[in-house]
Amino acid sequence: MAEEESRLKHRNYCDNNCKNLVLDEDVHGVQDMSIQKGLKVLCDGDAMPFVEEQKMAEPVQVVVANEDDHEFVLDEVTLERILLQENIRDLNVVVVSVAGAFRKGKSFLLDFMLRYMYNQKSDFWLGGNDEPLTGFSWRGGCERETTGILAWSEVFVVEKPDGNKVAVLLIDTQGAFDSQSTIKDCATLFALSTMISSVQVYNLSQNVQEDDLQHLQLFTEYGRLAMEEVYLKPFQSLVFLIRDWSYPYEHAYGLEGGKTFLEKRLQVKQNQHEELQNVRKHIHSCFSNISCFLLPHPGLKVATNPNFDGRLNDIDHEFKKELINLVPLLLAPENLVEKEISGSKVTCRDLVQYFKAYMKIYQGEELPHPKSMLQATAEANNLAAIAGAKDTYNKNMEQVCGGDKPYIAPTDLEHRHAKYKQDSVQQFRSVKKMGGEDFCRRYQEQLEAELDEAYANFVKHNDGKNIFYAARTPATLFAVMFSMYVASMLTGFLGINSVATICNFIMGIALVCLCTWAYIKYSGEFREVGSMIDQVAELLWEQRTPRKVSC
Ligand SMILES: Nc1nc2c(ncn2[C@@H]2O[C@H](COP(=O)(O)OP(=O)(O)OP(=O)(O)O)[C@@H](O)[C@H]2O)c(=O)[nH]1
Ligand SMILES: [Mg+2]
Repeated sequence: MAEEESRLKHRNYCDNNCKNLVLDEDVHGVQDMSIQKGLKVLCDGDAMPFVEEQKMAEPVQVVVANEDDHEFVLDEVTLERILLQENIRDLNVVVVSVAGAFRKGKSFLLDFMLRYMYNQKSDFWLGGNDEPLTGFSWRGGCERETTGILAWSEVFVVEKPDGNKVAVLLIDTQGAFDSQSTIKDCATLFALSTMISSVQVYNLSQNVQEDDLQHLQLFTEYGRLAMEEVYLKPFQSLVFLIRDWSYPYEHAYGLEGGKTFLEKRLQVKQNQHEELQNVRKHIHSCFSNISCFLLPHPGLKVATNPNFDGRLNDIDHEFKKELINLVPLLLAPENLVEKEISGSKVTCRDLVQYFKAYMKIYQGEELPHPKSMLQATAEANNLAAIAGAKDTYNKNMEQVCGGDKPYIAPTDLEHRHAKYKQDSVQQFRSVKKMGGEDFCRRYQEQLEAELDEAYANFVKHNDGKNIFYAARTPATLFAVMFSMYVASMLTGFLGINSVATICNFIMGIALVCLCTWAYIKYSGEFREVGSMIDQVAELLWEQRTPRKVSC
């Protein structure tokens, strides 16, 4: 009887302490999702460990990718449901994310991380030989699988060697460079996952190529832009994970080989081209800690067998051996890296707020759009050609009607403009540019519009030099006064006094305007009033003598 009571007590203790391991199906709506079942030791109770069939968690979509308009939406409810669970929300969070090109085994790797997290205390955490690999959805084939950002719904509570408990969150991301994502999409997802993670695993295949580094530079710069305050090192740990490493005779598999390999790859040398130096300096400046792990090829069954379900029996021994070294390097209690933002540690509760804030920035319009290398280069080429062509036009026009040149007849000016505009467009077209004919035509149209705008300014400038033009306003006002005077005399003589009064009134207003205008021209004060009088006078002038050439 007493034994039974004690057993029940122990069971309650386990249920409470391991509550986060069990997700309520109704609350989380996972009935139709795959529920992983397995035998699992829930607690290491000192008296009586017990084993229970455990319904495990599942991957949940926290950032949803909208295919059509290339937008990303944060599922705040889901994020809060995961991170605001009572037992973890005030714990410091450790976020491990895996990102990189699509179809390179990211989700597959994360599933081994899950096995480690669920069986940390066992030496055989890698699993049974015939056990299919489940967790984050992975599969063979050439089409992408993961979209947006997913998190494992269960946040693991781990006690670090110093006795502090931390919450460990695993993040899977959409692979970059699939055929449906723009560079902006890839940059946004990579930047977001880097910003929220404390350890970003940059998953690469076979080698570290220069374009891998360039993309990392672009994506991290995009992340840095979105951070309010840019610290010396905005991000924490970056692990280059090189899959299918084929050169163990040069650099051995694992962390040590990775270290010597990466040192060589990221070395900044004196005689290196500035472009190569800049990429390397940028990467060093972004992360507090950079490491590299060389992972062997998992074998042909993994890579090519459509029926491969992840069981260890089908995976090469060497791969498993290195996996046993890799995963604890990222997730063993002594190696966990707590998430820090602005130098202070972040709890699960804080992370929700940061995630929301970062997401808002990427949904806004204030950030520049990352472009493909060709598009960015083509734009730069065309803009430089526009600047050169516009400069030539301005210099030519200055020769004709610059500040120290006398007034020129408007028709002559128009002819010069037509000629110089043609020369300028010709110069633009003769410069070698990338992007193709249609792309360049858009920029040529932009150039023509800018030249027309510049011409309108030259015309105004030229008109200002014409003393008759300058006298237009007083002449018009004077003419109004004179005609009103005559009209008032005539109507007064004919006895139509009401009209005569109106004419006198208008004459008075014209006189006041004339005096005001004269004062403004002399003093330079109240220029807005002056230009209003000029506009009214111009309007009246045009009523009398319609202009042939519109300036
Ligand atoms: N060559 C090779 N294949 C691997 C490795 N790890 C997993 N795979 C295989 O790669 C394929 C894709 O695995 P996933 O985990 O779905 O890849 P992913 O990077 O998550 O793909 P996306 O979600 O589409 O971005 C599967 O057939 C795996 O068996 C590896 O280290 N090397
Ligand atoms: Mg995936």
